[in-house]
Amino acid sequence: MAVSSAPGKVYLFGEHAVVYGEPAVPCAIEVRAQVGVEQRSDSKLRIHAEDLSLDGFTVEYGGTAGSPPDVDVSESLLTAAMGYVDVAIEHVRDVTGEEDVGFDVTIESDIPLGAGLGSSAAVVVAAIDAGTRELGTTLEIDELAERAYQTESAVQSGEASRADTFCSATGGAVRVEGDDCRTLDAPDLPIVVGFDGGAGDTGQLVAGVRSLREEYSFASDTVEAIGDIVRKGERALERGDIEELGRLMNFNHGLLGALGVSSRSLDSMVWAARNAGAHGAKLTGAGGGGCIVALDPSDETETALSYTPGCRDAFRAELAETGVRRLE
Ligand SMILES: Nc1ncnc2c1ncn2[C@@H]1O[C@H](COP(=O)(O)OP(=O)(O)OP(=O)(O)O)[C@@H](O)[C@H]1O
Ligand SMILES: C[C@@](O)(CCO)CC(=O)[O-]
Ligand SMILES: [Mg+2]
Repeated sequence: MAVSSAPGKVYLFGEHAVVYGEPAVPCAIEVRAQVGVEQRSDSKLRIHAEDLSLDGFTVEYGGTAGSPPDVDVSESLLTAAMGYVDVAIEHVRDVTGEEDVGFDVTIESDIPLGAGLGSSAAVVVAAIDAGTRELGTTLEIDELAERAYQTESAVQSGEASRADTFCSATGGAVRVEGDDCRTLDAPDLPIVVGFDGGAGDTGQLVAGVRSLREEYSFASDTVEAIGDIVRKGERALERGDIEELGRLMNFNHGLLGALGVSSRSLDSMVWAARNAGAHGAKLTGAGGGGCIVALDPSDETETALSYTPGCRDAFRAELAETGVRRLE
């Protein structure tokens, strides 16, 4: 069996706009998805996801091959849930040329689903890496990131950027603009995450922004303005200027709100963080529900968030210096 893990991420700047060619700066954090892949003697695929919770219930998908999944959810929901893993395994078969090989796949993840912390990218990166290594091929990080991007893009109907997958594969803070992906030197940032317990549908939220852009020229201008914030943000990151980073994150959150991807609970967590003295706060990822990211070296934001109605969990997140980790 081969086992790999890959980290989730927060966006300092640029989600959504990155889908239209603007730059974005995501930053890998130490919450991980771990995937074990073992070759089978037949060509079946068995997926066991320990902590896959969908809309508030937990499913265990697995059991003996050929038997129905041991869960009480509709097949369409299961197909949607396992879509990323299925395409990732197709890439493993494609890279290795072993079209008929079957696998037992075990996923253990600490990353909440659909909450803006990049659970899909982490699962896909770890699955492709472990699957190819199980068959004796170790991919270069760039190829791993590219295959993981192709997977996200296929599952999200072409509506994906390289940001989440590149960041999860390489770790650290990165800058992604179209197919130009690079790592950045980042200072140790005092990242605090607030989680409302909910989720957003990445595909639907991206489609919503797309139709706003088509309808209103000022929505396109808003996307471009986010690009301007990212370019200023990169320079602030280089200088380690946390106050400026915070101001730009606040601005970025306002523009994401204008694009319709924030929510009442995300906004309350953002305001709780700001009122507690955070340098800045914004939603992270696709939005609609899920997580916010704030910068605060003190404990105030974490404490304030833990008393904020609508916030289920608040925690400090360390920057993940390493992306994919090869464990076995
Ligand atoms: N532990 C897991 N086991 C199996 N599949 C998972 C797991 N975690 C995530 N996934 C897959 O990723 C999907 C969620 O991806 P989605 O892009 O909607 O959200 P996200 O990646 O968590 O957030 P964002 O893209 O906004 O950062 C799930 O529906 C499931 O298909
Ligand atoms: C909303 C989005 O920009 C980030 C989701 O984590 C989509 C993408 O980049 O693929
Ligand atoms: Mg995702």
